[in-house]
Amino acid sequence: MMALTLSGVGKTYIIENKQVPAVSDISLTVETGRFVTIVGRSGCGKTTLLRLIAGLEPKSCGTMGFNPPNAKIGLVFQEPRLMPWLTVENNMAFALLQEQDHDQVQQTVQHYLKMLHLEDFRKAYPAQISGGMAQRTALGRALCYNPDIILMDEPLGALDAFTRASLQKELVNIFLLAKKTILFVTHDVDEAVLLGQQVIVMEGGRILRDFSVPLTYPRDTASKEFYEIRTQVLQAIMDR
Ligand SMILES: Nc1ncnc2c1ncn2[C@@H]1O[C@H](COP(=O)(O)OP(=O)(O)OP(=O)(O)O)[C@@H](O)[C@H]1O
Repeated sequence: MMALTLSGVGKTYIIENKQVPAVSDISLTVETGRFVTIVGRSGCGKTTLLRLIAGLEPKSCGTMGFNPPNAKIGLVFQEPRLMPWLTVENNMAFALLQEQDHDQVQQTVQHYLKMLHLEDFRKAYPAQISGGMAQRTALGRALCYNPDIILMDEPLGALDAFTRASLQKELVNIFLLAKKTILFVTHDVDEAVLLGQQVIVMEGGRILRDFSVPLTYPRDTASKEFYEIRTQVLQAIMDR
């Protein structure tokens, strides 16, 4: 089953009366429950593509279909964007504030606090936790919303190398447990191949290559198979 189908999608900005194409002719299908990574040089259109899918920007052309048609979309950005006046657990519950069933909300938050190893920090405020914990809270907030698709824009980009490596592992575990469709933008080729079952390489606003990564999780970055795919992805980007 397809979660997302894009056909001929493009976005052109008008800057000082000049047309600036940010993404062009994007055709893409994403299967439900798949972890897809989008990788490419800075400025190749990754963020614009995510913003179009999220509905944060109107597309200039093409068609976009979701399954279910009213798919809920969760977003995680490079910065956690937490509410400083809310605790970790209340930040996670943020999208559920309108829900009437408070016991159900508590259960959902508890479930993801546990999955994200944040139980001991549930009462802490964003200023009292590390960058890695803040980003886990942002991920928890997206998961509590129970989205059909999670869009992640360089969510680990601002973290130190150690925190980043441990969150990459955690993200794979969460993906295996939560079984969500994930689109994850990065400009780190290793990260793209470590996480993605499908790696989409973008260049100049277009999809250059679409790699399938037939490796099981957790992946071994030192293995020959990993190295071979990583090299192919890197070459696709560098050969341009
Ligand atoms: N709001 C905007 N107005 C005008 N041009 C824009 C806007 N947003 C993006 N662009 C242009 O569209 C192109 C793609 O930008 P985008 O941010 O999508 O790339 P990216 O691959 O996500 O880059 P990075 O990895 O640096 O975040 C760039 O040339 C950028 O200058």
